[in-house]
Amino acid sequence: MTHPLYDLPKAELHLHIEGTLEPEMVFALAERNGLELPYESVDDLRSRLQFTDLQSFLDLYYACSAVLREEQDFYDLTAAYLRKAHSQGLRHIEMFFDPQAHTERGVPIDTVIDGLKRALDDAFEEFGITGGLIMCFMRNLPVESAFATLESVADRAAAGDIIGVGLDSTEIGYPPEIFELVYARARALGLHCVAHAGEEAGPEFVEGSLDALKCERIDHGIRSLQNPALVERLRASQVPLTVCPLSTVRLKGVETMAEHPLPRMLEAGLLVTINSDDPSYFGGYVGDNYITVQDTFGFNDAAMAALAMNSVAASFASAARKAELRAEVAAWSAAH
Ligand code: HPA
Ligand SMILES: [Zn+2]
Repeated sequence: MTHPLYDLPKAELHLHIEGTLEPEMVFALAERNGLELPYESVDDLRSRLQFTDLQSFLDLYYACSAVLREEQDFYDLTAAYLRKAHSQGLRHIEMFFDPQAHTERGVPIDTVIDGLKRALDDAFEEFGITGGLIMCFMRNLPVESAFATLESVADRAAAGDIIGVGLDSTEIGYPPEIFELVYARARALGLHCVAHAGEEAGPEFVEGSLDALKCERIDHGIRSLQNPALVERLRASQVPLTVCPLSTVRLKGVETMAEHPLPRMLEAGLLVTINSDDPSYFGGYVGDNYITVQDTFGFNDAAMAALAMNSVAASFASAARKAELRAEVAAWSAAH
């Protein structure tokens, strides 16, 4: 029998598709593309999934992402994730991708987007999963590269193939204000704006993402708690925070799950959602994150359903789709 929380209908709003690359697929795609890997075996690669901080993870994440070359590679990666997502109750997914990690290696951006989009379209047909793509800028690359990347997808933004922009990679040393004009242009293109902030750096990165980047949602944001005025601002505005519990433990943001600030964030009245970030690296997909949270903090099923409701409220789905999803969560609640 599967865990009831795998059946809880939910949305995932913080998921890097490159972070769903399982070691087996790294090897399969390397072979298909005739690439040498610096790892002896799948087990050898798996044994390296231990991190001391964000950067130690990013080094392996970008190295493994280099096996993605062809449109079919991006399709296969995304289709495998969406099958898994379906089995863990996901009904709506807003998916990050890192175009610069691929274009820097000579992969055309349309190859990336075509593969991801085709898999999302198929998942809509097969599973009824809705969602969209959020293109992340790597904050440690020059702002000119972010601008050029954005301009290169202007037609796809207009076509609805991309629904938003985000900001990820190395946080410390790269404050949000650097990207103010890039985000202004993204807004002019009709794109939603989110950013990673307050994962490793402090609450001032969250404030900068709200003020300079006009973000509608903050990714991680756990260090907001260090600033009571910011907590009050987030509570009053209900700007959502996409929290990733297993990720934060694996990247040593906290020592143990019991020390994770999630309960304090909820007590403060913040609009918090649960997400997986990079599930193949951090030991669990979104349903596994829900289960860990319930087991660690003793939340009852009603509290878990409230977190799923938060994920619907925090999404960029249409009002009609949100109403459908809320009804699905309510039906699960009534049965549990
Ligand atoms: O959690 C993350 N933080 C920053 N950059 C990332 N790129 C993939 N995952 C992450
Ligand atoms: Zn992330």
